[in-house]
Amino acid sequence: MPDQNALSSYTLSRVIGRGNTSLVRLATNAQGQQVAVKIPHAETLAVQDAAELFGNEVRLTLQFRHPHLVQGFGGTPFGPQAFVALQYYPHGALSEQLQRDGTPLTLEQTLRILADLASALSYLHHLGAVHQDVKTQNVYVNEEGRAALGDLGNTYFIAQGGKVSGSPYYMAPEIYHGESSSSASDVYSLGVLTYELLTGERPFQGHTYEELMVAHMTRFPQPLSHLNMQVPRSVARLAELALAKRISERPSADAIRRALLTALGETPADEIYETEQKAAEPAGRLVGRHGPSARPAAPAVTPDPGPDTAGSRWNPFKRRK
Ligand SMILES: Nc1ncnc2c1ncn2[C@@H]1O[C@H](COP(=O)(O)OP(=O)(O)OP(=O)(O)O)[C@@H](O)[C@H]1O
Repeated sequence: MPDQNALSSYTLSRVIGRGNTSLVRLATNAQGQQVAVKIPHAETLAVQDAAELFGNEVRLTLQFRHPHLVQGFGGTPFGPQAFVALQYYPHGALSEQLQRDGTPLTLEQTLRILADLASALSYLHHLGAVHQDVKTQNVYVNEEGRAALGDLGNTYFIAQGGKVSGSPYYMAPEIYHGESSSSASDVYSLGVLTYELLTGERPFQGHTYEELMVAHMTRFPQPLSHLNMQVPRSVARLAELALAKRISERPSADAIRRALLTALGETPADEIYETEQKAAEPAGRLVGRHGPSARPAAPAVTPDPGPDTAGSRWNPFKRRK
């Protein structure tokens, strides 16, 4: 992994965010552009699994190129100088933006964000990768209202295997069952996010991991179309299917992208994947943290900080407003 853009070539300024694994600072690169520099906490580097997750995030962020994945400009995946320089989003994560701004997004803004995320997932799935952590905390929206999916720490290539993980509010039933994740698990998480953005409520509620597990595995949320009648039928239907308990009933991310673009009055074109993006696939390198396994152990649960917990330790079951 090249690290010509080593940390010393950035001028660091104020702290703009703090997660469980890293501190994020506003910085200026050698060309005078503002970037967000993510630096792992000392505790992250001290724990092998956490350090590997960070290294995975840096490598994949720099390998992938897609307009709706948070772009990486440079970084060092491992060692005491580990960091990644990212596209800077002044509004922070979508979860924080929604919490801060009193005004909800319009239907059109929401459909555009969702179409962008479906496009990013469609790209990852086309490459044989699974994101595993689609949630509002990992979505960034720019001044033009265009969205990008970030945090590729848990992303892995299916052919190479990876550790199954997810965030309890967004995690698909098969993951609660202890099965492998797949593109369909990302689609499920996108379905949760869609429901949340279009209704203001998450489809599955619970105060503990067990309550959420029961909800995801056995409950059926009120149809999205009953809660928000403005949502075009085709979008509501696909969003509901995305939450199907059975993997085989869920649509692809690309079908969701197409429905959203059609609802926005556009004619969805085929996504063009540059051939060089294929080179994003690692050559014989294990991107996930573990080799494939037929039946993975309990999933690693990704912290789900409520926006109001920024800077404090994670409370996974704190109800987000
Ligand atoms: N590219 C960015 N532009 C602007 N702000 C950012 C960017 N990336 C991260 N942030 C801010 O930093 C905060 C922490 O980032 P992030 O959630 O990625 O950290 P993390 O330590 O990897 O998280 P986790 O708790 O999931 O391990 C975000 O909530 C957001 O406020």
